[in-house]
Amino acid sequence: KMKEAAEYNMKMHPMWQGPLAVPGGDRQSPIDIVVRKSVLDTQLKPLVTDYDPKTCQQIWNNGYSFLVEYDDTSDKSTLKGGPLQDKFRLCQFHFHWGENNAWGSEHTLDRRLFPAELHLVHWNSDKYSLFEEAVMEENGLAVLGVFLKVGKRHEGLQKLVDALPAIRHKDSVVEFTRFDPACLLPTNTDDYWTYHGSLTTPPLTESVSWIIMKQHIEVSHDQLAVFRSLLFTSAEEEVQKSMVNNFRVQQPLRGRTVRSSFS
Ligand SMILES: Cc1ccn(O)c(=O)c1
Ligand SMILES: [Zn+2]
Repeated sequence: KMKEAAEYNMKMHPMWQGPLAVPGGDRQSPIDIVVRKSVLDTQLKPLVTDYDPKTCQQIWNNGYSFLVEYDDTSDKSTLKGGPLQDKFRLCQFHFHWGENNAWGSEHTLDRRLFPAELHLVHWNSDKYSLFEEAVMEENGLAVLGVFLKVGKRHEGLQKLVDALPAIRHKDSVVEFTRFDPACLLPTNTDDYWTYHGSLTTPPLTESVSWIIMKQHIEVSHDQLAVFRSLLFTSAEEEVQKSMVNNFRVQQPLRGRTVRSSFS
């Protein structure tokens, strides 16, 4: 079923038809994390997030997911520590999800699928001055990934869920302020896996230090159902398509090592 959904996506949605793998790309994302093959790295530090809710600006439907965008013109919302040598600025977060609760995440743990996955996207502000610049560089981006499971309602997420009906169609945008993305992180952020990979949407550049949390967060069935009420299509198009299964097919590991911060 999930394979059919992914194949249907390839056929129907131009973006997902994007190059399966970047020609010569040997560090593409997402991947399956084989937990017993991950290597403990005792040099890995705890993650340090310092997010200022006042930098939250807007939420918009870009036709692939919905993005909550932050003012990244100064170092107000940052990520450092973990596997990172530099300081990274938060620019946006978004999710990937399925048409049902059986699948939807981009990464998997020993092939285990989650119904959705949160990505908090940061760029290296010690080395670059714009996201657009950093996205082309090997050490340019750091994406924090958090798995979602269906369970109790996530109170912090509700403010975001309530804004979604206003951005149902592709290219719609509404003001969205004073949202602290830290409320979406699991209580334990010390346990994670990390590997070098790529964006999972075009331009698929291999510029990402991925940091995947071991602990998931819980959202309610109804909250996830509102994600699925979004549309890939703009208001003008006659045929409306539900925004679901907006995940990329998994990519070969190509000899990469996934490191863990815990044993
Ligand atoms: C920059 C970027 C774009 C798309 N996705 O899925 C990501 O996770 C990060
Ligand atoms: Zn993503």
